[in-house]
Amino acid sequence: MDNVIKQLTEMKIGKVLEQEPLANHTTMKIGGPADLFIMPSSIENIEKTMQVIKENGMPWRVIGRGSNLLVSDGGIEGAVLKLGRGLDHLEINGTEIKAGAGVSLVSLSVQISKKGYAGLEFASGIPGSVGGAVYMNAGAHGSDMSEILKQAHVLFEDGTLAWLSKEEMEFSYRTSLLQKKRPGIVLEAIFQLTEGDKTEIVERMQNNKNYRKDTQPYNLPCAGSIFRNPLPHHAGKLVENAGLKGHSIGGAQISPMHGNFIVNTGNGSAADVQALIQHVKDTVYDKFEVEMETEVEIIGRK
Ligand SMILES: Cc1cc2nc3c(=O)[nH]c(=O)nc-3n(C[C@H](O)[C@H](O)[C@H](O)COP(=O)(O)OP(=O)(O)OC[C@H]3O[C@@H](n4cnc5c(N)ncnc54)[C@H](O)[C@@H]3O)c2cc1C
Ligand SMILES: NC(=O)C1=CN([C@@H]2O[C@H](COP(=O)(O)OP(=O)(O)OC[C@H]3O[C@@H](n4cnc5c(N)ncnc54)[C@H](OP(=O)(O)O)[C@@H]3O)[C@@H](O)[C@H]2O)C=CC1
Ligand SMILES: C=C(O[C@H]1[C@H](O)[C@@H](CO)O[C@H](OP(=O)(O)OP(=O)(O)OC[C@H]2O[C@@H](n3ccc(=O)[nH]c3=O)[C@H](O)[C@@H]2O)[C@@H]1NC(C)=O)C(=O)O
Repeated sequence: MDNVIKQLTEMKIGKVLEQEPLANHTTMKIGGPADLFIMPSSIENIEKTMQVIKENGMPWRVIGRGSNLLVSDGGIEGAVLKLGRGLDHLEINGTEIKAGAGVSLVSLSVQISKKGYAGLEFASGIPGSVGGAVYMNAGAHGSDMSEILKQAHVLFEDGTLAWLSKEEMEFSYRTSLLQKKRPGIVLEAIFQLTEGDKTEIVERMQNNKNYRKDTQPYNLPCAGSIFRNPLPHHAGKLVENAGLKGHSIGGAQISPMHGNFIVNTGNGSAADVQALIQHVKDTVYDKFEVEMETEVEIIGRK
C-alpha cells in the first residue's frame, strides 16, 4: 500500500487519500472507507494509475457520482478511482458532442437542450456521470444511452485503449459489455444528437423533471431504482401490492412515494439497506412468486 501511495504521489496523478469514507461519494450517503481513494486529474493519469495498481496486484474499482451504488459498511478493499474534475472536458461540434467521463449527465442534458439539440432529454434528472451512465446504459422515459452513443473511449484492464462503437458496447436494458464481459474504464464518449425545436426540447426536459419530482423521492438520499423491473411486472408496483411502502429497517425506508426506491432517513447503514432489500425479495416472492433482482450495485467488503 505504502509503495503504491509513494509511486502515485511522485507521479502527481491527482489527489490520493487513505481511508476515505465512500459515504462522502454516494448519493445514498452510505458506505465505509476505501483503502485508497484516487482522483486522477486526466486520462493520461488514469492510465498511469492503472499501471501502478496492476503492477502491485491491487484490487480496483472506478466510480462516478456514486448514484447507483450501495457500498458496504466495511468499505472497499484496494483502490477506488473517482472520475470527476479533470475528466470533465466537453466539446460541442454541432450535433456531435464529446464529453469526459466525469461530466454530470444532468448538466450535460441541460446545456445541450438549451442549444436545441434533441436526444438527451431522457437524462434530465439522472444524477450520474457520463462514464457511469455509459457503463450502466442509463435510461428513462423510453430511451437510454444506447440511443445516442456513437463511440466510447475505453481503457481495458490489460492496458489497451480503444474507441468502441455503439454495437461493440453490446448495450441492453441497464447493461453493457463492460459490466460482466470485459471490465474497463470509460474515459470519454461521443454522442450523436439531432437538430430539434428548442422550445419543445426544453419542454420535454421540464416534463421529465416534473415526472420525477412527482413520482420519485428526488431530493432524499437514495440510489435510484433498487430493483430491475422483472418484466412484465414493475418492481414498484409489486412492492406496493405487497404492502411494503413506508416499511423501515433501521435508517433505511422503502419510500412511501415509490416502492422501488429505498431512502436513507438519516443514519441508515448499508446493513439496514441490505436487510430491507432481502425483506422485499422474500415478501414479494412469498406473495407473487416473482424473483427480484437488484439494479443498484452492491459492492465492498462483506
Ligand atoms: C434520484 C435518482 C434517480 C435515478 N434515476 C435513474 C434513471 O431514471 N435511470 C437510470 O438508468 N438510472 C437512474 N439512477 C441511477 C444512476 O443515476 C445511474 O445508474 C447512473 O448512470 C450512475 O452513474 P454514476 O456516475 O453515479 O455511477 P456510479 O454509481 O458511481 O457507478 C455505477 C457503476 O458504474 C461504474 N462506473 C462508474 N463510472 C465509470 C466509468 N467511467 N467507466 C466504467 N465504469 C464506471 C461503477 O464501477 C459502478 O459499477 C438514479 C439515481 C438516483 C439517485
Ligand atoms: N435523491 C438523491 O439521492 C439525489 C438526487 N439528486 C437530484 O438530481 C438532480 C441532478 O443532480 P446532479 O447530478 O448533482 O446535477 P448537477 O449538480 O450537475 O445539476 C443539477 C442542477 O441542474 C438544475 N437543473 C436544471 N434543469 C434540470 C433538469 N431538467 N433536471 C435536473 N436538474 C436540472 C438543477 O436545478 P434544480 O435544483 O432547480 O432542479 C440543479 O441546480 C438534482 O436536481 C438533485 O435534486 C442528485 C443527487 C442525489
Ligand atoms: C430510477 C431509475 O429508472 C426508472 C426511470 O426513472 C423511470 C422513468 O422512466 O422508469 C423506470 O421506473 P419505473 O418502472 O418504476 O417507472 P414508474 O413510471 O415510476 O412506474 C411504473 C409503473 O409502476 C407503478 N408504480 C410505481 C411505483 C409504486 O410505488 N407503485 C406503482 O404502482 C406506476 O404507477 C407505473 O404504472 C426506471 N426504473 C427501472 C428499474 O427501469 C433507475 O434506473 O434507477
